[in-house]
Amino acid sequence: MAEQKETRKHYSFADNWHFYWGIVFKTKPGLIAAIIGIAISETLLNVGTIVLPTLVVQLLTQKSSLPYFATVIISIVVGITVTTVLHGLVDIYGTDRSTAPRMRMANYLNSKIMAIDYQLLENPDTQQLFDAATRNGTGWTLAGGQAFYFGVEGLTRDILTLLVLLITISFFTPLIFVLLVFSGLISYLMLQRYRRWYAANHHTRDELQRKQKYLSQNAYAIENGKDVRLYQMSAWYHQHFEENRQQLNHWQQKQSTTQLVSDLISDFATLVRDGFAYLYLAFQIIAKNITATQLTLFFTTMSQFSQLVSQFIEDLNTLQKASVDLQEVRQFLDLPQSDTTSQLTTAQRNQLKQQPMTIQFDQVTYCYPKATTATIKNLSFKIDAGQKLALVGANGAGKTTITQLMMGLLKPTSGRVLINQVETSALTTEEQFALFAPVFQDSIIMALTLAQNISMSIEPDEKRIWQILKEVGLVELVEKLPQKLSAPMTRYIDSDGIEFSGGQIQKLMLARALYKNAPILILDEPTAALDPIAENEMYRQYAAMTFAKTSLFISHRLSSTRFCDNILYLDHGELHESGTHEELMALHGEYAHVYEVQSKYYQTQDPEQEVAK
Ligand SMILES: Nc1ncnc2c1ncn2[C@@H]1O[C@H](COP(=O)(O)OP(=O)(O)OP(=O)(O)O)[C@@H](O)[C@H]1O
Repeated sequence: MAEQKETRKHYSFADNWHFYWGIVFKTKPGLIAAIIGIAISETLLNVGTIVLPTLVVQLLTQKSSLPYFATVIISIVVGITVTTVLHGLVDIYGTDRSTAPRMRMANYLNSKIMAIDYQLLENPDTQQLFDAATRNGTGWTLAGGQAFYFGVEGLTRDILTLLVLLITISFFTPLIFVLLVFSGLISYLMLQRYRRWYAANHHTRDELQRKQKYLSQNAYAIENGKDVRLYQMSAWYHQHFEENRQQLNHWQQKQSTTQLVSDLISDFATLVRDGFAYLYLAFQIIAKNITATQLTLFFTTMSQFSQLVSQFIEDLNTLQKASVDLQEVRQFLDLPQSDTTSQLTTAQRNQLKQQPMTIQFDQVTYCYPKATTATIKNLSFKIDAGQKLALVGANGAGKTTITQLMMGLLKPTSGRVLINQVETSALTTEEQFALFAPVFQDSIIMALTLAQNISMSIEPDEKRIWQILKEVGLVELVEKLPQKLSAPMTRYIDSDGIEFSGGQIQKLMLARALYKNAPILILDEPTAALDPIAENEMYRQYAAMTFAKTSLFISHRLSSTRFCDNILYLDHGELHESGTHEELMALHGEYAHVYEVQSKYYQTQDPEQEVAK
């Protein structure tokens, strides 16, 4: 997975073109008509601004009658007005609808991030790519997913108008035509020069912007508010923010310089072109080869042409940048997603129906992406059907990692995990997840109703929920809530949402796990935030909760795991001791030592005395 960056596919402009229009056809095919409508109406308007002054001069020099003069001019003005209104309407239609493909891409990205394996999600490279794809590809109006439309729309108009202008100018002298094409080519090459620089360097800016976003989001995040203030971290934030800002400024200066050099060269080519054009004009006037009407036509056409060349380059720039931005969207969409095709045979399927279940780790090793050493090392153990297993060990021993390997959130780097003797590699992640009801230390409360937070479904079974609330000791609290089970939770969406304390959240998470009623229960420090009475109550009920279920229990308080059928004592991802509480105590090893230290600590009930010893 560390090689993820190198293996990302490069998408050419043609690939991205195909991808974008594929989405347009699925979402708003009317955008194509909008582009054609805008191109035609704007070309007509551009031509109108050339024709109108030329015609006025011609009619005046021909000394046309006033009614004729008025009729022609009014007809043209009406024509321009009608075209302007039509153009405005098509433009509004196009700009409004052009959001749809971008939104569709944003949906693709969101669906994808939920469909990829947890292991891939955890990889920092994935997080960075998602960040870049959402910011540059779909995050705002000028992100690639929408800018692609603006670029194509602008270029279609530019090309159509430029063709009309080039034909008009070439009537004067084909040499000017050649010069115009030449200066256009120089401008294009200069744009390419800038684009190459941007493609090679925009990742640096993305990383700086990502850091800046992290810093600013952290500065105002409510959950950080206490620490930031109490630990006086504002100076740290300021310093990092300032350093990052300077680096961003430096990047932007480099970008401006690169763009400036390209612009200067391009402007010089334009100067040569215009100089020649006006010199040609001067000679023609001196030689009296040109009429007043032709002079006006030449002037207006040339000035329109200059403006349009700049516009053309700008639109080309928009389109190419949009393609670079779409690259990240596509690379993110390319990430492999969880396998949804089950490899299970009928026999294995039947095996998995047997309950209670057995779990076996067979020489499992796991190394986190980018980590230099393995977190779990060649670990083998078995949980028998209906057994309650405890995982104990110091912080960082690998307990949570083991539960994640068991549930299929992480895949072993080597070795096998077997459930009812079926290798988990044969199961889809969904099949594997369905077997477990976990209670994590850091589970999340969603901005849903209380009942939905327990059932994790849109239509909860309220009768069952009340029963479970009684089991976990939350029934009194919920009965007092005005909206009871329908109470909205968190204040992210509903400002009247209810907030639970740490201990209440833990009980709620237990209720969630019990509602799922999966064959294997995993409790990762489920009592850490409970008061002693609630903790005692929970242990009393624990036997009932885990009845006829295989269960895994993680706790730092060894006295709370005594009731388990088997205890694994881990250190640095390796199994050091295993057995029942009595067996481990008789061993007088690491477990017994930690247990004795802990029991002395709890018995004296005077931590200060213990620490002073
Ligand atoms: N996402 C991750 N990426 C890289 N390393 C990780 C990741 N998660 C955990 N680790 C590392 O793996 C080791 C084991 O972590 P784990 O959370 O499994 O330990 P634990 O025994 O559950 O600890 P605790 O008792 O503190 O909860 C730690 O050294 C930790 O630094």
